[in-house]
Amino acid sequence: MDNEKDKSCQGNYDLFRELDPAALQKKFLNALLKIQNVRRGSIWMKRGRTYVCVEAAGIDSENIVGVTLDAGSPSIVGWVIENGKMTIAKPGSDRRHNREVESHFAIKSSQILCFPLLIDGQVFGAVQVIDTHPDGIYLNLDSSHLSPLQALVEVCSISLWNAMRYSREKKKNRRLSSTLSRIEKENTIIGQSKAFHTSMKLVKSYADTDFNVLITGESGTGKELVAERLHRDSARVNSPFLAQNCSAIPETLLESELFGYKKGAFTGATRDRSGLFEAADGGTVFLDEIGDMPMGTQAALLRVLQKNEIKPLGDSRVQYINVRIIAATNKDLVGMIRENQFRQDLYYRLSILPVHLPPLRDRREDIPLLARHFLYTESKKAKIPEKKIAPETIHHLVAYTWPGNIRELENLIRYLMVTTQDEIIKPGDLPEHIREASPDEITKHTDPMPSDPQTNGAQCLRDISAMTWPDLEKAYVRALMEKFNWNITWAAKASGINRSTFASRMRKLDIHRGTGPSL
Ligand SMILES: Nc1ncnc2c1ncn2[C@@H]1O[C@H](COP(=O)(O)OP(=O)(O)OP(=O)(O)O)[C@@H](O)[C@H]1O
Repeated sequence: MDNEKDKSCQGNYDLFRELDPAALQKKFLNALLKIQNVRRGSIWMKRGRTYVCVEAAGIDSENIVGVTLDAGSPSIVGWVIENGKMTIAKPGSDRRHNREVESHFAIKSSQILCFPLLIDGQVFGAVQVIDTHPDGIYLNLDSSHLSPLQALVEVCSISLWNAMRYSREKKKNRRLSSTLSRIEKENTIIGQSKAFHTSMKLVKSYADTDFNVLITGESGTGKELVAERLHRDSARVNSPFLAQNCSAIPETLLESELFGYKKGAFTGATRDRSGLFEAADGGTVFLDEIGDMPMGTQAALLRVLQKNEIKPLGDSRVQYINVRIIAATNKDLVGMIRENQFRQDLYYRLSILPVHLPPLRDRREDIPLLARHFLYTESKKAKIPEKKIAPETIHHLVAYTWPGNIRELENLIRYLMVTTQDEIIKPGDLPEHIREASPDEITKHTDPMPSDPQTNGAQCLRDISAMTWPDLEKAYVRALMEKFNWNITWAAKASGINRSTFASRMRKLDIHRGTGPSL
């Protein structure tokens, strides 16, 4: 007897451990059928105004899985679901029974025992066990037998509901993880400063067109990243994006890379080879460091732009190609044109849509965002726990001038991830040249106070005799806040009063970011 009990407990543990809803439904139904010594049974779920059979056992079960009953049509499961009560029914005489479904069965049902599936008092389905013996002699409807059965149905209902929820969440989690890794792979572009936003707005509008784009900006400002984004957001997205750096590469080699060559075109050309333009046909060619392109190659590139055709080295025939060109440079092409180092006609064709990416020192608000972004992505790549960055460390990063721009910041984060022992990156972990940068550095490196009287309170300081004391204070506080990118600590430090007094004056003067000067 004890042995029997152990077996039954073990069976129940197996049931409750199951997390796959389909497998759990099957085990649950089989357990009930075994206890009641019958072979036919089914589980139904409520879906809106219908009931769907999700699991069935016994002869004819293949005819019932997937059957959907309308809430308006008669059915025992429907009645149990709507009333939330267990019921016993004799199909022959019970008006609730669905004769249409039964008519497809070779062996008829004689007695049905059906329980609701409940979670927190709400019905989400029903389970029925069915006697097919003509005299209905198998189902044990004795109350001493029914009440433990009822208890089992109740706990199995909870298990089933949890398994369904777990499976839903698991699917959702998988979808989110794949979106996240796609975003990570796509090289997310980070930035919310006004300067960056203005450039990105232009980029977004350029993506819808097919004109050539010229991206200018200092080294490491994200020109290649933006070029990739332009391609990805354009109609050419399903064709290649191929990049060529035009600097520090001999003229013949660059031309053969771009346009390809025929066998025998030069010593070492042992076979035909197609170039970048041909390989990128239908897509986008990104020409980085276009300012370093030799004059001869510039002439060949002009032909591509004028006629949409390329001539591989050593070939007498031309090939028609269809590419969009995005070029980038950190050089002053206009100055180079003046000095006859860059072709003016090429410049005009390349720069139909120009965009300038601001240096990092002109978008200091983005530095904390970028630093945290790189900490996150780099630690994910390296599969190591993500370190945090102390607010004081961020202050030094924001104050530093970043001649190498975002690339320099990215490399610094990699360095800090390796060299910092602690979980939190503190100012002492920074290399000396960055640690030396303090909020005062900003004053040295940022423009003097802007002179537009409509947009900056600093102008008001020029004519202080015409101002009231509160106006003057307001203009002063606003000017400081703008100068220090709305960092209260630094603004307070520069004003020579403590932070909380400064913050309280700001509140009193009703100064907020985004609101215009009140003068
Ligand atoms: N806004 C941004 N958000 C996140 N990462 C960025 C951003 N801008 C640049 N980066 C990262 O900074 C690094 C340098 O960017 P990128 O190579 O695009 O700069 P670049 O201007 O083309 O540099 P160069 O002129 O030296 O070729 C890359 O690793 C890039 O992923």
